[in-house]
Amino acid sequence: MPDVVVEADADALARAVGEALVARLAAAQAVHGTASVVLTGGGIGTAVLQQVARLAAEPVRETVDWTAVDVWWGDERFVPADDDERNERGARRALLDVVGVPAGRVHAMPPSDGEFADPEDAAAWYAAELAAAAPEGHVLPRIDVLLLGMGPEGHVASIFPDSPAVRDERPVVAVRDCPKPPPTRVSLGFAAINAAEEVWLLVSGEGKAPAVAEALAGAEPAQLPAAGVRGVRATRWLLDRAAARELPAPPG
Ligand SMILES: O=C1O[C@H](COP(=O)(O)O)[C@@H](O)[C@H](O)[C@H]1O
Repeated sequence: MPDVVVEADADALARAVGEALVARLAAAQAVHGTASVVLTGGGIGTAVLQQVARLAAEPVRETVDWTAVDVWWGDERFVPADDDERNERGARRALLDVVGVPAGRVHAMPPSDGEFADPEDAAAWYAAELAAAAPEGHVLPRIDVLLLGMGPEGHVASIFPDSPAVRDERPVVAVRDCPKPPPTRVSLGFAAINAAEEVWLLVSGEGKAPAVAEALAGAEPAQLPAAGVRGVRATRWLLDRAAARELPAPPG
């Protein structure tokens, strides 16, 4: 069963998730020496990273050694490297450049003006990068927390309803003709998302309330991809009150 946490509004949600993420990464480092996180783009995903950067600037109780955090992405827009549509750009500004994650630990998905002319080759390269970081005999590294935003129609990463990505079993997929611009993207597939230790879905705003309610009621993942994600140890739906408004009231 997924956990569902509801905060008052988007600001409170970003603060709470920022604090929880710092605690979770610090705990992973205490056990493994390193931590790994998969980032999401989008409004609430970026707001969370700003909160983490704020915490990093404070003399906090729990601290993360940012030189020992591997950063991956759940999806990326296949556009030029300097395009503000890239999720990587937002994450670098909000957190990565602020806390100084070493370049070798920032595993960005390729841009369209780099080594690869098409998103299929970019996706294959990213799958190989993940495999290179994986323990012997595995194709994916340990991911402590995988963050996902969700679109109002239930897309997660760049897995959109009724698109080829919903049935693609590869860990990383190319996405073309995406209904939300930009149309060409690279995304983790369900196989990689659902191999993470913990998956946290960050959802804010009443426009997403129907999809939240349907996903938690057990919608068909091909039609509502958010319904198809789950972490190995935990799946957490982290919502603001507006996004939670169509959930059934808790018993009692
Ligand atoms: O296109 C995307 O959208 C989702 C959700 O974005 P939001 O602004 O509605 O929160 C995001 O999670 C994903 O990474 C991104 O590429």
